[in-house]
Amino acid sequence: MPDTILVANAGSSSIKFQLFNIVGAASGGTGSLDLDLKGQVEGIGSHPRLIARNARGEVVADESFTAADVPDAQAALRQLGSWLRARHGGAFPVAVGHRVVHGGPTYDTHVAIDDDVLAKLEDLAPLAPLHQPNNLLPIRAIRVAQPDVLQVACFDTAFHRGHPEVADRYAIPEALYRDGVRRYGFHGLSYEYIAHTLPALAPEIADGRLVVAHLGSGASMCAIRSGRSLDSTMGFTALDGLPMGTRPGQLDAGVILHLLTSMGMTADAIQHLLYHDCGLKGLSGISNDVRDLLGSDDPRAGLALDYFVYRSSLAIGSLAAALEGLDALVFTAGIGENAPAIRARICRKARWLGIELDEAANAAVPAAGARLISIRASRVKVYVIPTDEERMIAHHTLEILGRQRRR
Ligand SMILES: Nc1ncnc2c1ncn2[C@@H]1O[C@H](COP(=O)(O)OP(=O)(O)O)[C@@H](O)[C@H]1O
Ligand SMILES: CC(=O)OP(=O)(O)O
Ligand SMILES: [Mg+2]
Repeated sequence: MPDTILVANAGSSSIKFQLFNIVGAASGGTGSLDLDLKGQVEGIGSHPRLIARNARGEVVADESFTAADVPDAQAALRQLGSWLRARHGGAFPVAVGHRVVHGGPTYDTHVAIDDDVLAKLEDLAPLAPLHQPNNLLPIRAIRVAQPDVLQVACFDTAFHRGHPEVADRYAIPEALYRDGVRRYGFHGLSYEYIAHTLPALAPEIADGRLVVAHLGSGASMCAIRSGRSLDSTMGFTALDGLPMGTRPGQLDAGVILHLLTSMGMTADAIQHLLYHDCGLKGLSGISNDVRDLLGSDDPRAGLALDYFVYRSSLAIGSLAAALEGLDALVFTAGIGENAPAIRARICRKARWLGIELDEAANAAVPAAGARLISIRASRVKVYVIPTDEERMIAHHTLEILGRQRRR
């Protein structure tokens, strides 16, 4: 049996996982990664469904649950844990890589987890309440069950830590910046994966000025130049920027003061509102899921999608300004990969930047994989590239495992 690496990625509406075989390590090198199993519990809290596929893409699990059975990420992690144990019996991976959303000011690179690291990551939980506790839950459980297994934390924030100072700062006193109040940016593993794949996939844009639109349950955009992040729409927390499934995106700080003082809301109630009841769900009053909104003829669903498209088009303009021009736009994540109607509407509003969508290529039901969806004459190329945060995490985990083994 080959050694394996397990990867866990707890997002705001899903828990994604992948299992990789490490092949070729016997010859003394680090080895390479061979996908064995890939799946997710998606639609947590709305239409929960566990789906998993083997390396050939064949479905090996497909189970739907009621929202009452799997109301939150913790319940989803339990379902997933027992399914994985049943499938793999006693065999345990040699390393587990975890997406950890917030690395704070301390972590600008991915790290092996020990007690000290875990304590620091727990301290950051208030800055990512929708994610960090769910990222740390399996880490703690595995440390109890398998204390000798290498666990690696891979941060959403790491890819953005090289931002120029003007993109890293808020216009607040420096002491607060030194305390860690900065624009961190998130979805870095997704952006890093896209940046890594471009030289082989689309060499003509790999060194250019890119806006990558990671549009999922959490949504952000990133300005990338020559493979490096220059700026992103998210900031200190994953609340800022674009509207999301249940988060508002950009919001005047004065609104929070108003809720606290004039409306008498508690900090806990405001936190709940901002992370659970805003965004598409708050605007529509119907659902946080774009599939539901696209299928509804309720005008509130229409307004929520209009707002999403409008704010997305503003963000492209703003990041193009950061890049001083635009060579390509890349769509990725749940909405970016699967909602051609939303892509088309965003591209139409961004035509002034030189974006000319190929409507037929955009609308074609795709075979999975990356594809160009702009017309040949479009000055700005538009791509859909499926993201793979889990592969990026496995890559970093294998690197750290290799370093430990060489010691
Ligand atoms: N076929 C589809 N059409 C439109 N939207 C979709 C489709 N599939 C998924 N989505 C959207 O993508 C979201 C999930 O995106 P994902 O990137 O997996 O989120 P997360 O990682 O934050 O859980 C869903 O909530 C839904 O809004
Ligand atoms: C940071 C974030 O919003 O992540 P996700 O999109 O996976 O919820
Ligand atoms: Mg995600």
